[in-house]
Amino acid sequence: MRVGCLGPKGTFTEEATRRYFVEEDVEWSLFPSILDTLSALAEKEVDRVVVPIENSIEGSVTMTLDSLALHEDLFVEAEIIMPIRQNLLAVTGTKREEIREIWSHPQALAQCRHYIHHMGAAVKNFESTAAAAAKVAESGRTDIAAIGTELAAQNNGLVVLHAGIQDVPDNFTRFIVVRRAGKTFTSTERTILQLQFEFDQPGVLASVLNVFAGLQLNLSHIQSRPTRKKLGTYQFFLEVEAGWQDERMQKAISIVKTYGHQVRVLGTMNRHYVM
Ligand SMILES: O=C(O)C(=O)C[C@]1(C(=O)O)C=C[C@@H](O)C=C1
Repeated sequence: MRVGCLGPKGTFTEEATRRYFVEEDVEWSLFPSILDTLSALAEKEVDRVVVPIENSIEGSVTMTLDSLALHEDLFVEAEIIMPIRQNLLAVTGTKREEIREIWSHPQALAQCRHYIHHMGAAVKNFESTAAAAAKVAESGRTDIAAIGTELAAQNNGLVVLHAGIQDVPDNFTRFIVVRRAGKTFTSTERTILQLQFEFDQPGVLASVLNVFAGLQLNLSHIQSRPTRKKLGTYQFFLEVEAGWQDERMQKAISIVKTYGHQVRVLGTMNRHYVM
């Protein structure tokens, strides 16, 4: 199987992906951004991709939600939860008190926001933590540092100046495994839905949420995102604790559709913990 994820070597996503796909016959591809990763799947360059969707400190990875919504041909088939330990990485000889700028992926920077604030350092965004680590190594500078994995330090000849720098010790990221749509799906634990309202009136969101509540369907996540069509208009991403084939889920979807709203099933997934 051809599996793709965010690169270069040493990203958190790569760690999660390698711990999940343990079969011997995997052909790996690393892509420079989350958008490139999902596009490569849509273009049939790979058969599965893994992308981050939510972090326990910083919340939703909105880039993933927005691009899933745009790719109508993709389907989520599993989720992976992995603990995230952020590390301060630098060129040998760097002193912490001399660091003026920290480079990393925006999610990683946000997970260490207070730590960075205390250091009084500026930040610079990169497409991945590993890309930032590679750039710090390439620069040879001792007034900058990257935030990323221990593996990225090893791969780039950097040292770990400080380990476990995330603002909350228990830090987890949820990743999703995505494939192209059109096969049979057997996951039974939860379903991810995209919901768009066709009209705006008081209580419209409450009426939809009541459908799930009435059928004893628990929601584990809800996220609003702009429709991108008009300021102040939103679509919703819902995660519901039942598989797509569950009778209650089928019923909920059809009731919401009869209300006149658009519901798209983005995937149905079981949860896997990798440590
Ligand atoms: O940049 C990386 O190393 C990634 O794998 C991306 C990412 C993310 O976007 O959430 C993955 C896990 C961590 O939460 C930090 C960054």
